[in-house]
Amino acid sequence: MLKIGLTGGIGSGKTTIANLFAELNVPVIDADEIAREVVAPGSQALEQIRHAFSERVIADDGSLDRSAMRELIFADTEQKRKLEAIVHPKVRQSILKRVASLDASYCIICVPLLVESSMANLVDRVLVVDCPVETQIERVAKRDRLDEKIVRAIIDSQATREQRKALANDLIGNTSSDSMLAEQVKKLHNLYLYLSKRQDF
Ligand SMILES: CC(C)(COP(=O)(O)OP(=O)(O)OC[C@H]1O[C@@H](n2cnc3c(N)ncnc32)[C@H](O)[C@@H]1O)[C@@H](O)C(=O)NCCC(=O)NCCS
Ligand SMILES: Nc1ncnc2c1ncn2[C@@H]1O[C@H](COP(=O)(O)OP(=O)(O)OP(=O)(O)O)[C@@H](O)[C@H]1O
Repeated sequence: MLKIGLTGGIGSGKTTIANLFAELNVPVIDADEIAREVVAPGSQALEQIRHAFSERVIADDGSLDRSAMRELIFADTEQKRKLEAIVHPKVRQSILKRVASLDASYCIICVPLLVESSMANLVDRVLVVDCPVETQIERVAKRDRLDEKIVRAIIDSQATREQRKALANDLIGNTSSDSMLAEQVKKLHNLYLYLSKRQDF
């Protein structure tokens, strides 16, 4: 099965694009969603996080305090690495398991850190969704009611637009509300169906 890695910076529009593929009945695997599942209360990963970071990142209800963790890791690269070392191998394992259970011509694996992490080798082809940094900030600040400062810190911790584009086989520009996303996705869908029939993708 052809595996398409969908990536882009925070707020670039990955979920929006992934939903359009899902509407075409393409299976979508979402690394952000898996990253949330693997740290669910009672999980081994959450216990490792408690041990590595102390109770300051655990909320009163026993779940991961996402806001506290966000503030911590995007202010300190070492803390970010520590968290990723716990979470990423489990996300990777779960992606592999899900891919193995699929029966489809191709699938979309949505991974925000495809360029930054070791997950690039999970996919056969990379689709990048791109927009200007100012647009990312506007969207995330509006959607998550986050302070502009933390959104900038998250963006600064991620690959640059140029680094991502250098790895792209396909590119969607999601710069404005009239980016005609559905049409761009339909065209790529036809390309991926075509490529999936060949053995040399
Ligand atoms: C820091 C956490 C708790 C903040 O949770 P929150 O619910 O606010 O964000 P969510 O998980 O939905 O992520 C939103 C976006 O933040 C960005 N982001 C998340 N983690 C990272 C990271 N380690 N490095 C850079 N950007 C990141 C991505 O663009 C992602 O799409 C959470 O993002 C987390 O646990 N991150 C570490 C795991 C990880 O690297 N996930 C990325 C997918 S493998
Ligand atoms: N072309 C667009 N025009 C206007 N709003 C958009 C457009 N594309 C996405 N958005 C909005 O911007 C926000 C971010 O989009 P989306 O959630 O798809 O991005 P993402 O890359 O998945 O974000 P994250 O990295 O945080 O998971 C959402 O509120 C979405 O509705």
